Amino acid sequence: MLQVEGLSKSYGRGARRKCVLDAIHLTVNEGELAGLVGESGSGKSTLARLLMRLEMMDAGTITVAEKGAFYDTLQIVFQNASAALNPSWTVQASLREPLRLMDGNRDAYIREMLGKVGLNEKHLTRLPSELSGGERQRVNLLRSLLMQPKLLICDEIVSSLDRLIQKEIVELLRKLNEEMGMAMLFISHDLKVVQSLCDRLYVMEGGRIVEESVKQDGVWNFSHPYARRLFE
Ligand SMILES: Nc1ncnc2c1ncn2[C@@H]1O[C@H](COP(=O)(O)OP(=O)(O)OP(=O)(O)O)[C@@H](O)[C@H]1O
Repeated sequence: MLQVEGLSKSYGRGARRKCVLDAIHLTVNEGELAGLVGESGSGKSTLARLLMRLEMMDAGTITVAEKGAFYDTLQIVFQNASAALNPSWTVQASLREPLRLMDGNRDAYIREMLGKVGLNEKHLTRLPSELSGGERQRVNLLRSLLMQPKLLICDEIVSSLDRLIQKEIVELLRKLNEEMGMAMLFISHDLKVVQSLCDRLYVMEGGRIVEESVKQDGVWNFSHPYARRLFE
């Protein structure tokens, strides 16, 4: 589904040049729940931005197996749902916007999809300020789901939510993965969440992937000392 090879990125010039991503290799298979963990500053969000073509890479290749329009295949959800939603638009307006090129009845499709993220029609007329943090993140998530992507990149999407709401959103992602067969790259510094949700896990340290592990019979095995320390 997604194959990343030798991806590198630096910022700055001359003596101020800083390598943020160093020869990243990463695969997400069709329908797979893959996780990417690493401490703050390790390069996770930069990688997400490069995957979404929001920035240019210096070297490497990103291959998306699916044919068709790029942004129909890949979608991203960012952590800050409040910033992602226009504060003066109702939920309905925010949800209509990504569908502006869609033929057919957009509102009927929106109503049909609302239930998938645990929202209902009464949310449609509200402004973002009239929603809870969890509801805002559900709207944000639904905006990306409307395109029915094959791969959803989730960048720290539960980090600012309290534990209970986090759990609800993670369960929702699991359900969406089962129902829609959508693969995910779930980026987080929350090791517990990633370990419980994902089947494949990448660990980043200082711009490099230092560990790749696949859950076997519910158990993770880590060989790199940094990954072992993280998951101890
Ligand atoms: N546009 C930029 N210009 C210069 N440096 C940048 C830029 N964007 C990111 N960086 C640097 O790249 C490094 C990686 O940042 P990035 O946001 O990708 O890390 P992260 O792992 O997502 O961190 P966090 O978990 O805190 O969001 C950091 O040292 C950051 O300061």
